[in-house]
Amino acid sequence: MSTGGKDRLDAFPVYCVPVTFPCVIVHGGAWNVPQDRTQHTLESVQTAAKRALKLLERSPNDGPCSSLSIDAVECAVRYLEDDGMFNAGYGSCLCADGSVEMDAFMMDGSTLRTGAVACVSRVKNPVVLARSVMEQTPHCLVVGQGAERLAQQLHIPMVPSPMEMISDVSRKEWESFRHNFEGAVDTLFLQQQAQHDTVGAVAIDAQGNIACATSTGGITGKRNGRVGDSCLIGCGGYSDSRYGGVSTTGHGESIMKVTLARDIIFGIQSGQDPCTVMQHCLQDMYERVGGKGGAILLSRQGQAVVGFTTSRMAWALACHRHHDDVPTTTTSGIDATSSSTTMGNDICTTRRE
Ligand SMILES: NC(=O)C[C@H](N)C(=O)O
Repeated sequence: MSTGGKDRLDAFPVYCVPVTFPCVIVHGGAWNVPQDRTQHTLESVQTAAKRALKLLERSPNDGPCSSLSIDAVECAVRYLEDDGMFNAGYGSCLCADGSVEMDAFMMDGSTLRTGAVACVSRVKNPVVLARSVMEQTPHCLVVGQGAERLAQQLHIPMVPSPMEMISDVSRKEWESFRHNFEGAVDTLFLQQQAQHDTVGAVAIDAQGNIACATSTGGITGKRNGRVGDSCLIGCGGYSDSRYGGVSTTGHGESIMKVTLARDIIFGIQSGQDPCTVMQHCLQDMYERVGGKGGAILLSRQGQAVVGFTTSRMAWALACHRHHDDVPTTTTSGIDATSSSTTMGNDICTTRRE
């Protein structure tokens, strides 16, 4: 993949869906999902979104947490980390030497508290540790051995050996790309071969608190110690309850260069239409630095937006509708043509002319 800018990006999908709160949106990574993986990928993000919505529907007094949206994004991401078919938690991509190094991020948009971890190998659910960094330390990002020591101190579940986080799928990908990080990037984002991808979620509770979370194993063949965008504030995610929340996925080095998540929230903050913001930010990342990827956004104004410049990105949205007989609606999709909705004609697909 070129690290320089590209002149032109072909048409790409941006979905905009009006939402009511509480509401949660989940993604399973922007990449070229092969046909035989689409169903599983889609079903898993749908289940993650529905489970997370259940938490959002609790009364705020049911738990010790000030924001149900934090519980919801943790629930969705943890579910996908355990799935094994995503590049997060169990089944994460492998580094050049065949080891696992996972990154995760969480942000509470009402307080701007942030927690993140990078290069952890034995933490069963990195997103749980990211939340603990946010809630139980004065820090924003803790990495490597220090992060694993923190997990031990806080009794966060860890596996006895990093080998237990490695799936057959990730091992196969490593065999193809262990000496070829650039090849892995091209294959993941441009061509269609069996790989798997990053996960993320954004939630708004009934009070308007917005949280986001992202988790990844990075990209196969990465150098040991390489930290991607997913755990970096403003890159892999950003939440500000006044404007919205974002989780991103794609070529990490490109996302970092344009601080994609913050760029999207900044567009909303400047009063631009969320759909247009998504389109411009993804387009800009490609034209400036040649990076492909995708993002999910929930805006405080009540819009869910999904955009991706890869051929596919699985996403699912679950909302509580107070005012009709059916309390929960879900909307989901995986490519430019297929999307299902129970919300009527409220999906629009916009494309670059
Ligand atoms: N596929 C991904 O989203 C990978 C992740 N953004 C990284 O570069 O670490």
